[in-house]
Amino acid sequence: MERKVKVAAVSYLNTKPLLYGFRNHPVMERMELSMDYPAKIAQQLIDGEVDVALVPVAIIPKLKEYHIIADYCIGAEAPVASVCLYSEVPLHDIKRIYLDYQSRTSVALLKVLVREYWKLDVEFVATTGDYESNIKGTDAGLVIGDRALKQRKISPFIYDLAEHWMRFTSLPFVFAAWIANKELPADFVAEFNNATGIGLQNIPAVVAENPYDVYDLTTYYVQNISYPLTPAKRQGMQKFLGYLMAAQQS
Ligand SMILES: C=C(O[C@@H]1C=C(C(=O)O)C=C[C@H]1O)C(=O)O
Repeated sequence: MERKVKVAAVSYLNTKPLLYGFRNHPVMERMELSMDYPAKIAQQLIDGEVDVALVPVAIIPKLKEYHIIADYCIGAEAPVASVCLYSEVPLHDIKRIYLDYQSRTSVALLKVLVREYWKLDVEFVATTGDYESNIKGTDAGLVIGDRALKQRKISPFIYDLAEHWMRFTSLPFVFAAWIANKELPADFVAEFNNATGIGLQNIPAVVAENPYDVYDLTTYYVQNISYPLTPAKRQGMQKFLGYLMAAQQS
């Protein structure tokens, strides 16, 4: 490929460790990097506006061709802290759930848990802009990313979707992975994989350059998010995609 590889990444704090190593890395000469919220970059990868993106895994079935190109992901094998159902009332009293327009995977995961695990009878409400102030009474809301870390201080009832997925399936979960919509040169993929792994060896430096007083980022990067794309995470991902496929057919 002569032209630069177009890469899109999630603009949340959880992605900082995966981007830290790109600065001054030789692979930057071969790529250009843009950032946006997950649902946006998902559409860019589907439309072919970018070649690689840290996309929500829930959109894999929408890609004509997909290649997971790195050994790291946005995953969890413990409560993830930033993908939660927030409510003023307990789970079984919730009547409506506002869905986060920035998300694809977590919206799909919420629907799997509501139907298959919690077995709730609720109405889902799509959103297009700020909606967190609608989380009141029996109206709950799914919130992801940095806004979800803020919402932890507001809502009395917090249901962590990674934690409940693990209770349900005994498997870890993958929210997003580095996925290409075409085959890329093997030497580019190797360099890219190297760059995205560097920050994980340098978490104290990543935390130091991202001052944040809403939530402890060391805890977030070390205990909540789990970055290595392990065989168990791939198994969790396949199980999740199986639920999405089954839902499409019913
Ligand atoms: C853990 C998170 O994972 C995110 C959740 C995504 C989704 O729901 O589609 C996509 C990308 C990830 O950044 C988070 O952002 O809080």
